[in-house]
Amino acid sequence: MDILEKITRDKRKEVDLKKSLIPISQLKASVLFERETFSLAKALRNSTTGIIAEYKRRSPSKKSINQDANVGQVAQGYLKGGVCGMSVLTDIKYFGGSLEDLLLARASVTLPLLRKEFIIDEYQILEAKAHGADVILLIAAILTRNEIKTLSVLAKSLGLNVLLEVHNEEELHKSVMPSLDMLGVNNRDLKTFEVSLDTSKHLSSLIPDDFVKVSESGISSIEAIKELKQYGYQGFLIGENFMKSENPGESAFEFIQKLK
Ligand SMILES: O=C(O)c1ccccc1NCC(=O)[C@H](O)[C@H](O)COP(=O)(O)O
Repeated sequence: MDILEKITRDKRKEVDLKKSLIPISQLKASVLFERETFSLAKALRNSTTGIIAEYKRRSPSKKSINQDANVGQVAQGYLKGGVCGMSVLTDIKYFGGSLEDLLLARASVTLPLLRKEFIIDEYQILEAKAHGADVILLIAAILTRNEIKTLSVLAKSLGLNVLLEVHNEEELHKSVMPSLDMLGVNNRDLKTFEVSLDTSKHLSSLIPDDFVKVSESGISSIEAIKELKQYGYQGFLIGENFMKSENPGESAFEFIQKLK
């Protein structure tokens, strides 16, 4: 069983448990459920730098990145640093994240916030809205075309942007549909953890122009971004490169200054 299969198996159990503990009516009663969302797609279209900075304590590929960083301080640092949006991992078991992190980030900044999660059920989209997210991630490798459609249509009906993530041509072909805002190419093979920016380069011409193109994972240099821009990418999701420093916000600031 590869890591994605393991994560998805555990996620099904986690979601079933949560459904039994917190009813949908409680999620819908959250004050955040009615808030007007910020559009990450719009922010990326209007930006010349396009950085989406991630809050990531640890991951299956890097056991420990930054366990103690304060999510509110990191969010404020990212905002001051000039990012377009922030990604917050909410998976507990594999990434050490939580919905509490998303809430704390929401309370700290007005940036578009992406709930970075392994979404397999509509319940998680209602949870995302109730905890202040503006964007959800859907991963093509763990969803059927029908599931992508149902989940993205629900997200759009709640005012959320949808970032659909692919890693190869097959996933891309099955996923393209009008209820998506952004198409993300993950440079990390989530089965082997190998990272190659060639994945983004290879898939770029196959992504229809209607979607904002986002390149995700393994990005750590200005040169890489300049090159990816030539392939039409407008968004760049960066986690470890910022989070490994003592002050992720400062690291994002310095990076973005060099990009300008
Ligand atoms: O990062 C991992 O090890 C990982 C493993 C299995 C599933 C997902 C994983 N990461 C999620 C991400 O997509 C990244 O956190 C994100 O793109 C940022 O990547 P990076 O800049 O390389 O930290």
